[in-house]
Amino acid sequence: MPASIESLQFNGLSALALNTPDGSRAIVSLSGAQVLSWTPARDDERLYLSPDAVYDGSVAVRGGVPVCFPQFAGLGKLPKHGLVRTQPWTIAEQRAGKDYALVTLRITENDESFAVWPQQFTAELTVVIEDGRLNIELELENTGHAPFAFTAALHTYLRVREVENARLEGLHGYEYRDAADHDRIKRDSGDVLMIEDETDRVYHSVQRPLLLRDGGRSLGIHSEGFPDVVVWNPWEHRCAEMSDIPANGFRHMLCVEAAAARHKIELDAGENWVGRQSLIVL
Ligand SMILES: O=P(O)(O)OC[C@H]1O[C@H](O)[C@H](O)[C@@H](O)[C@@H]1O
Repeated sequence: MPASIESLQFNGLSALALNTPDGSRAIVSLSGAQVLSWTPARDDERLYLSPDAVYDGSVAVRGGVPVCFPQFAGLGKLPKHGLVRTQPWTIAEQRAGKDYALVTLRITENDESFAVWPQQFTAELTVVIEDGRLNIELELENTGHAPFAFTAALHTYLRVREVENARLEGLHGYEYRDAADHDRIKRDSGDVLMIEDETDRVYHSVQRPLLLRDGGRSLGIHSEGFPDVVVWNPWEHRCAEMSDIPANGFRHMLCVEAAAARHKIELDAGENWVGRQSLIVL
């Protein structure tokens, strides 16, 4: 039996389910091109999706992998995390091979985006599942006649059993901006990153793959094209301020985001850019 792709409704959202013969499965919503679930073969769910997430399009769904473009967080005048995470995307390609399933979703400028950001662009998000691996690729093209600049991220919410027991390896020695401490620039000095309080860091120019240890299981996190890595956990107090996540939700999530946040990426007319994040069961 080859891999397969099926259309379904997920809490009222049009979505695609990707399945491989070995039993891995991912769900990708057409709203925001948001990956909402990834269950590798013989494994548990690896993405966090809040049980209190809102699906009516008024806000982004809390969890999975929201796509932030053309602005990451509050780094500019556009709405937080940009313009595409609650917009409808269309299916550009879907392909089920012997042992992989792939879908590409696409969005271009539209009245809503043009009103606040008068640029012409095509964004494509390609999701592939295969053999213990989830690859997410964001490709952006400037289809207009003038250059533009952007920041972006794949805002991946990883599911962890208990965040205080999780260990993130690979960030040792890197400089980061600590958004939870007045944007101070600091340098990571620990062998592993442990989450014991609100954490909101933009690590600059990360060259290494990362390793997340979560109890007995491990996940490799590798990005290309995206220079930065954002690590976010809202902890108890910030979690209490958000209506779309339970009070203890912060214990079961850790965002490790592939980002272009420190410097804007500039694209000339006709140019394109590609960034990728891969999650690998180890
Ligand atoms: O609540 P949201 O708009 O989805 O943003 C959630 C979080 O995203 C990023 O990780 C930022 O670094 C955080 O500062 C922000 O709070």
